[in-house]
Formats: sequence, C-alpha cells, structure tokens
Amino acid sequence: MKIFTAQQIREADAYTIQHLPISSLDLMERAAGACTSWICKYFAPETPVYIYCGMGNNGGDGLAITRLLRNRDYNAHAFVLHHSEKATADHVANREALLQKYPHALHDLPNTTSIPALPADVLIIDAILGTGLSRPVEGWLAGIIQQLQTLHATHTIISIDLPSGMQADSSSVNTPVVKAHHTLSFECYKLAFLFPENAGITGEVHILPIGLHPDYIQQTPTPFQISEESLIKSIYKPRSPFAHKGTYGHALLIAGSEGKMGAAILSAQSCLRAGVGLLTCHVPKCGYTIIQIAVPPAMCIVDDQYDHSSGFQTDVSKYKVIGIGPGIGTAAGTAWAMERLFEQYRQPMVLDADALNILATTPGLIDKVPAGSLLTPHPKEFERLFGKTANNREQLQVLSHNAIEKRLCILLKGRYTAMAFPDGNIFFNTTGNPGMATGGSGDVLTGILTALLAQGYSSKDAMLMGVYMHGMAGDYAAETLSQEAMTANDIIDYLGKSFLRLHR
Ligand SMILES: NC(=O)C1=CN([C@@H]2O[C@H](COP(=O)(O)OP(=O)(O)OC[C@H]3O[C@@H](n4cnc5c(N)ncnc54)[C@H](O)[C@@H]3O)[C@@H](O)[C@H]2O)[C@@H](O)CC1
Ligand SMILES: Nc1ncnc2c1ncn2[C@@H]1O[C@H](COP(=O)(O)OP(=O)(O)O)[C@@H](O)[C@H]1O
Ligand SMILES: [K+]
Repeated sequence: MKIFTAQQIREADAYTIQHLPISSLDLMERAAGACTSWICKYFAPETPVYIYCGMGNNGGDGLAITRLLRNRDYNAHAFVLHHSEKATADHVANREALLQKYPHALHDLPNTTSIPALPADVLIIDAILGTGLSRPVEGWLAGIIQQLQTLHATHTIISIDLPSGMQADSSSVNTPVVKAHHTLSFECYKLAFLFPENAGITGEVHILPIGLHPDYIQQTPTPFQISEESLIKSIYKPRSPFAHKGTYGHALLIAGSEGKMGAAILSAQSCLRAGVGLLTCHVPKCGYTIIQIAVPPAMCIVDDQYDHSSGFQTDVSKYKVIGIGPGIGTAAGTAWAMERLFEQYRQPMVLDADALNILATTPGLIDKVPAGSLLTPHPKEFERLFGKTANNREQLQVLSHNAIEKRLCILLKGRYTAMAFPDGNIFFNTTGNPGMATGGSGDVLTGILTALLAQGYSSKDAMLMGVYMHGMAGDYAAETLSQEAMTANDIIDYLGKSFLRLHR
C-alpha cells in the first residue's frame, strides 16, 4: 500500500474529480458517509456526539457527518471553530445543508471562546484540521487543542483523517496536536502515523476507502509504502520438488561469546526454521558443546579464544551468505577480524547487534561492508551508527540517505520497522506486537534474514519477507501464549505456521 504525501492526496482528489463522474462535494459526502457508518457500528444512537469543525474541508467532513448522524437519529451537534475568515466552498455547502435540515445542530464558536463544559458521556469528533494544515497551530486554536488534549482522559475522541494539528508528512514534536483514541483516515496511511514519536496520538488507525481513482494510485510514484501480505506472497518462492540441501545455500553464522551463547542458539535455530540448506556456526571455544547439543542440525567451527578475536580462519568464500553479530561482543580482536572478513568476503551479508556496534566505533569500517548487505539496528544501535536526530522524520531521512549512499539495505526496528533500500524506497512493516519486546527477538530476525539470503532471495526481498515473517510469527505466538508470556524461542516455533500461510 502506497503512502501519499498531503500534496499527492490533494492531487488524487483532483484527479478523481476530473476522471470519474463525481464532484468534490460528493467525494466529501462519501468520506463523511464512511466515517458515519464506522461511528454507528461502534456507538449506540443514545450517545451524544459533539463534532468540532474547522473552516476547511476537514470541517466540511465534520458538518456532513453531523447531518448524516442526525439522519440516523443520533443526537449530534457541530461546533464550528472560526480560526480563519474564509471557509472552503464544500464547507459552506455542508453548512447550508445542515442548517436547512437541522438548524439547531449547528453552533458557532468565535475565536475568543473556549470549549464549553461537556456532559460526561459525549463522544468527541475532531474535524478541525486535516491534510490542509500549513503551519503549526498556535494562539487561540492551540488553546482549543490543548483543551481537547485534556478531555482525552475523560471522553472518547475520534479524529477525522488525522488528529488536528498533526502534519501528515513531517514531524509534529513540540506542537499542539489533538490526542485521539481512534483516527478514521481516508484511503491511505499518512507517513506521520508510523512515527514512534506519535505513538499514543492517533490511537487506533482505521483506513476507510473512499474510492480515489485507482489509476492515480497505481501511476503515482512514492518512496513510502506499507509492506503487505500480497507483496510477501509475490516474493515467496516455493521449494522445488527436486531440491537438495545444496539448493538452499550454506550459511555461516558468526555469533555468541562467553555468557552470550543464547544469542547464537536463537539465530541458528531461526536460520534453520527459515529454510537454510546448510548451516555452520562460528563460535568461540566456550560455545562448541553448547551449539552441538542445542542445535544438532548445525555444524560448528570454533575460534580458540573466548570471543572471535582469532579471526575467521576458515575459507569464507564457500558460504553463500554470512550472518554476523548476535552476541559476538566488541573486543578489539573481533573488530580486527571483522575488518579482515570484509576484505575476504564481498557478497551481501547480514550485520546485527555487536557487528553494528563495531561498525559504529571503527571509523570508515561501514564503507567496507559489501554492497547489498542487510543492517538491522534497533533505535539505539541506529543512533550509535548514524548519530542523534531531532525527530523521526529526520531519522527517516538519515536512514534512507545511508542506504542509498552506501548501497545497503538498512532497517530501523520498531512497531513499524522501517526498511530503506539503495533504490530510495522505504517500506514499513506492520506485523509484530509488543510481545516481541523481549530479549533475543532481534537475534531471531538475524537468523531468518540469513536463511532467506542463503536461499537466493535478493537483499531487498529477503529484508521485506524476513521482517514480515518475523512479525507474523510473533503475532501467532502472542495469539496463543499472550504478549507477556511469549519469548524469542516462541517466535521461532511459530515460523512454521507463518510459512504455511504463504503456501495458501
Ligand atoms: N481525498 C481526500 O482525502 C479527501 C479529503 N477530504 C477532507 O479534506 C481535508 C483537507 O481539507 P483542506 O485542504 O480544506 O484542509 P483542512 O481542512 O485541513 O484545513 C484548511 C484550513 O485550515 C487553515 N489552516 C491551515 N493551517 C492552519 C493552522 N496552523 N492554524 C489555523 N488554521 C490553519 C487553512 O488556512 C484553511 O482554512 C482532509 O483532511 C479530509 O478531511 C474529504 O472531504 C474528501 C476527500
Ligand atoms: N512493540 C512492538 N511491535 C512490533 N514489533 C516489535 C515491538 N517491539 C519489538 N519488536 C520487534 O522485535 C525485535 C526486537 O529486536 P532487538 O531490539 O534487536 O532485540 P534483541 O536485541 O533483544 O534481540 C525487532 O524486530 C522489533 O521490530
Ligand atoms: K482532524
């Protein structure tokens, strides 16, 4: 699913009006109709509904929703906030329509008044500002938004299209934004919904289709997309009936150190469960027996130190892919060995955890990482690698810039893991849940990505598919075990169920 900018949404609107037999007013009626149906599904007609409307088309939606709710016998009231002199044509048309049918449902709030006290059971609809927001809200309107923010604790708030004050495509940190329990947004996700800094502002996001022209959606390029199951199914390659273990690649996993052999076990097990043909683990000498007992299908070679500081003396060229990082530690010798590895091995590899920490502290080393490699930092590792950023929009820019410049596939872990590619595209993953906020989840991802590269998926496809499958396995685990009780091992156990879903 593409994510359009506010500007592109305006263009989509105009294109739809021009190429379909529909007026802009009818499109607004459709949008308002979709919101009204959603509200009626979840709230009984006895619920009093107060709808705060701005002067633009977002306010127009609010006025239309008021009329449509009244048509269904809801006790709905529109409060128009006069934040600008002029209203848009469709706002005016909907004002007239409401006045004509339900004159007592319309109330004007001049830009001197605050929101009058409201009964406890009122449902609040925020239709003040949408994608037309041109600058951060200030003055009187900022006061109104602050008032609505405090009402979040006592009333249910539904924002139309986006929480008023939120910028669709950029950061809104330190600016007044309505805090919603639900956001009913039209046609597509807005970029800002995916920013961790906006967690708790949109509430649950519900995307309501309003029939924007499919040609515009298909033809318009955008760097931002949501990775969906249909995309993953199109990437997935079923195994050939004539396959043998050599078909699916021999992977080398460099992982573990004293006290951190668990990371090696988790990534090795997930690598096997994600379909690698053959797996060899490179571990320090303290880990030999552990791996041999815990992961029988894997072969094992050892470093004669307690970390990986003797280097990877084996002939690395025979491996289809190398995954490196989980639990390896950051000893100077390990950094030295990693540098040698980049000289010997020039195919895409997977770098995670301590491998990333070593990159962050060894000047110039990141430039030696083979092109097409997959880097999987969480936000702290990302900051160590690329520095602090002022907000999530800037963070995304830094992510994409480095992916393009260094020709790497780099992700940034989170609720909506962002994946940036050398072609400039950025995808967001939606699978996964807070049950995965548990030690070892990331090690499992390293194993999955390594396995997919070994099986011949391209770097981009491996990242898109691996992150999606990792989250889906986490979702299956949470469904059966609860988010609290699930552990990283359970993500591995449910990988099978996730693959079965792709077979269908
Ligand atoms: N294709 C779509 O997505 C559709 C969108 N519609 C609605 O139209 C909305 C966009 O409408 P508009 O372009 O009229 O924009 P808005 O309704 O978001 O706001 C525009 C108005 O707010 C003022 N304004 C902007 N920033 C302000 C600030 N910081 N402080 C005070 N006033 C400010 C502008 O001067 C203008 O009067 C969408 O969010 C959606 O609700 C629907 O009606 C129909 C279809
Ligand atoms: N709230 C969440 N929603 C979705 N995915 C999550 C959530 N919390 C964690 N995850 C996922 O779990 C993984 C955690 O990785 P990481 O922080 O590297 O863990 P570790 O270092 O313990 O192995 C990431 O892939 C991340 O996207
Ligand atoms: K709004």
